[in-house]
Amino acid sequence: MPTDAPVLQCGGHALDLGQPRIMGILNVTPDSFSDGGQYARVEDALTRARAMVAEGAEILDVGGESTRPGAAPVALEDERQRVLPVIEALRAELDVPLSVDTMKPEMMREAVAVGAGMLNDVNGFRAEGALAVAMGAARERGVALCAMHMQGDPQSMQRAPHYDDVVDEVRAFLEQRVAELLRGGVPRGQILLDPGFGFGKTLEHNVALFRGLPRLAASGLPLLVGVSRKSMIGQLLDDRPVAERDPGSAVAALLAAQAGARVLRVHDVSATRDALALYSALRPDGGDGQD
Ligand SMILES: Nc1nc2ncc(COP(=O)(O)OP(=O)(O)O)nc2c(=O)[nH]1
Repeated sequence: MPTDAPVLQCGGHALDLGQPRIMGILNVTPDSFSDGGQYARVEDALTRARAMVAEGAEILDVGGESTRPGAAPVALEDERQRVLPVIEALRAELDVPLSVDTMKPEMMREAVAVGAGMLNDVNGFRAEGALAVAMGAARERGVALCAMHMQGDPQSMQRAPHYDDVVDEVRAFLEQRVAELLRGGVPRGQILLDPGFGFGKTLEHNVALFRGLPRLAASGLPLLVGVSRKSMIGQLLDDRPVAERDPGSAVAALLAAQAGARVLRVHDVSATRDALALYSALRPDGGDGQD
């Protein structure tokens, strides 16, 4: 690993970001856009988690509230009941960092208390109290924070997304969140940024943002990219249905890694792992010294 390779501190785990890492998606919701209802029981979630780790997932992202366009908000108690038992069960058995995908400060606090090592907030810690809880968890427990850009909220974000320059505006938002986190005493080695594909973006915005990833990566902070099974993949593949988007998602994950993304948030861990392994073995520069 190059000496200057970034390491992401995720609670008690240190994730070497010298190579792109795979984040396995574990949606414990009834209504996630591609896998809703499949892991509602803790045992099913545990089985899926074991499988993703065996396939190469190096961090798991547990989400109890769908953030697909138009999704209805989930009550705190429902999200608690979906997520906390799963994090406790995973923590007891698997030695990988656990991320919780939530916008609620109460969920952040309680998930960290039962072992989450990363807070993944699609709302960029903008909810009342979220920033304070996240910064406290980062300072006191070494929890990693992923701040994502979303224009609006899941209920409204896809109605009429508009940007003068989507890359500039997303970059400016992420830089502002970083500045806020650093002012709050969060170490740089615990911050991930995410442009938020599909969160208040048209296909044109998503494509421009994807092509702009090198500019976003130039901030020096590690990028997390999540395009797996999303509508942009379907739209670019002749309206491919959700169930048939995993091959395209693996290609997109590889392209994101080549553009500088360091964490790839995916459903199909195995296909993504294969794509990254072949890239590492066959890349034109041979990856000399890249480790
Ligand atoms: N950091 C980050 N978190 C995310 N959480 C959810 C989704 C939406 O995808 P999914 O979880 O598969 O669906 P749903 O929100 O319907 O559960 N996308 C992202 C993303 O792109 N980045």
